[in-house]
Amino acid sequence: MTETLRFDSSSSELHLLDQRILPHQTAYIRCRTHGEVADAITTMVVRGAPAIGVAAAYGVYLGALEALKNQESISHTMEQVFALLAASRPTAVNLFWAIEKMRRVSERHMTADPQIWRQALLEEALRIHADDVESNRRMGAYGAPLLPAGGGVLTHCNAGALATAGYGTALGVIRSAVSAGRGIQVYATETRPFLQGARLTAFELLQDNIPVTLLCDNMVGSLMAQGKIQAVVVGADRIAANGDTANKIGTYTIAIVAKEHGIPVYIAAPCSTIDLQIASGDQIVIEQRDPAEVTHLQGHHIAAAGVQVENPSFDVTPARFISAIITDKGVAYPPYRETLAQLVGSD
Ligand SMILES: CSC[C@H]1O[C@H](OP(=O)(O)O)[C@H](O)[C@@H]1O
Repeated sequence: MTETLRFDSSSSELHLLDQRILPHQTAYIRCRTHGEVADAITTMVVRGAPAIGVAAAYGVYLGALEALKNQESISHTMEQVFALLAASRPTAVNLFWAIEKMRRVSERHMTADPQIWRQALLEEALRIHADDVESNRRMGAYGAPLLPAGGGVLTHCNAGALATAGYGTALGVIRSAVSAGRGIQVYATETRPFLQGARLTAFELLQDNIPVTLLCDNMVGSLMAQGKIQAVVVGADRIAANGDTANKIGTYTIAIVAKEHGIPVYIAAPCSTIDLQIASGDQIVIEQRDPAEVTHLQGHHIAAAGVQVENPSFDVTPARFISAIITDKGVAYPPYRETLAQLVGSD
């Protein structure tokens, strides 16, 4: 699988796979400043909760290099770096989790030699990067047994290697199930308006020789009614303490229809996506994106000129529609308020 991102320590550049032009073009955007990383997150060059977190960690490091060059106080500059990266997208908690981890390292080493401070930040960013891939493999192993052998499994958006530092969350569970010989048939929704499913999930799975069937978002109910889907597994951007989960727009609809058909809905997300600071999903900020994503398709104006547009990028699925939450530390079942806190607090 093509690398989502890579950091060149010699040139101090973050290379981001430009996900806006996949699958027909493969190109990397080079980021040399924290501002360029923030722009790449906002414009979805890099996207997916864990991938955004890893990119932001490197963005903090690039900001530290800028702080060492300019004359202003390092701590003042770093506060601006943290703030700009935190403002890049509001919903995925991994962004804020990664920035906070980098902030703690910065403050712990700020009084040391500036080169020791810089090196500590680089090592933390590299650790966040490496840990994400290991976390996804553990999640895959926990989740694979939940997927129905020989059954149809629906996924929405892209929660794959392209949404993480590698292997994926929901697609990591699917990859592990396929590797375990469970013979699942994958169904992927196209996921309007950014088309993460049609462009990214289909691309990823076909690259791994995993058969996948693409469907329009409005076909989910029909396929469930036909008995083609036996499980749903999706990623997450922020999970509240009670298990309410923010994920790509359309997840809530899928979960309601799945409930109607008695189909289990699984969330696959690392513990870094669980936000115990919020009690329930109604506290999750939902990103509203540019209406042009809805009215245009790859630059072509497809909607009637002047039409009003709603473009929320996420919705919240209440915990009552979620059968289990697969994490890198184990699987949580209801009551989530207790089981999520136990997992997050465990080693
Ligand atoms: C593995 S988290 C992926 C998660 O992020 C996606 O959103 P976006 O493509 O806008 O960053 C989507 O919600 C996925 O489930």
